[in-house]
Amino acid sequence: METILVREEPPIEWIILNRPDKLNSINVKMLDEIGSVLRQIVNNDKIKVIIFTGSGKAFSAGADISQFKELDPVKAWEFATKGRELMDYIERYPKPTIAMINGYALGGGLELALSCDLRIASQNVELGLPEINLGIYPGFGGTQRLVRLIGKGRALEIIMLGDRIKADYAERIGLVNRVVESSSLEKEVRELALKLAEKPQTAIRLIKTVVNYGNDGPILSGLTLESLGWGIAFATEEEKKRVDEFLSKRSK
Ligand SMILES: CCCCC/C=C/C(=O)SCCNC(=O)CCNC(=O)[C@H](O)C(C)(C)COP(=O)(O)OP(=O)(O)OC[C@H]1O[C@@H](n2cnc3c(N)ncnc32)[C@H](O)[C@@H]1OP(=O)(O)O
Repeated sequence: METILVREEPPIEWIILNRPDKLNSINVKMLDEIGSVLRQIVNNDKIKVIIFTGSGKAFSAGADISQFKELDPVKAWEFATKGRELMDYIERYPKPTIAMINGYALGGGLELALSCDLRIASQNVELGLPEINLGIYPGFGGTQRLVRLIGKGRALEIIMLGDRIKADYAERIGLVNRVVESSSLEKEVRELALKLAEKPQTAIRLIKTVVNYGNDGPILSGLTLESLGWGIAFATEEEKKRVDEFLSKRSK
């Protein structure tokens, strides 16, 4: 791999964006390499949680602006689509994903974090969607995911002004799940990942499916999907085992 480091530490797979001299800006090669690793491990039952982070002082400063000069409108559309489709894949990935935000998460870098299930940031980070300052706007799904995550008013403020925001404000508006001290970021994220890895994996997968596919249409469709998934959970050994354990403790 040229642009990422992969650390297999079952049940965790670390995907580390690794262009630190360019603040881990995202080029086509990086999109390909991330997609390829995710496809390789999708059926590996030993890997239960994916953590994305960055080398050096950034999570990622966004799409690689140096590639923009080569883009005509069709190529720009293709680049945006390629990135956006990877983010869609990450959002719907059957294993839980965490963005461990260790520094700047800007533009396409923040959009990668938005496609993850959980975002944990260190105190010193700055987040934002500064594309407006280049005369463009987020193209890896940010216009849609940010609105759904924090609401239209705050999302429009972030997208239209392009300002960088600090970790405490990001936590207050729900853009990140939690802010932790920089020195304990990795430890806390690892603990969170291990906790997720101990949960029944089919139920986790059902939750992701119901939440991701159920929230974009009419509420009755989402509710129906919830009921269907709820039924499927009863086909799993984990459900039987955990319910039996609970009931046998109570009956003693
Ligand atoms: C085509 C589909 C696109 C889909 C949608 C996505 C769009 C985007 O993401 S557009 C990019 C949005 N991001 C930005 O506008 C941030 C740009 N970077 C910065 O503003 C600053 O680098 C900084 C505030 C994040 C950090 O400043 P500083 O600490 O002063 O570090 P440097 O500016 O010196 O950066 C070090 C090194 O990294 C290169 N670099 C930084 N960001 C990018 C980037 N997004 N693309 C390419 N290269 C980047 C920077 O040029 C420096 O490299 P050298 O000049 O070779 O030292």
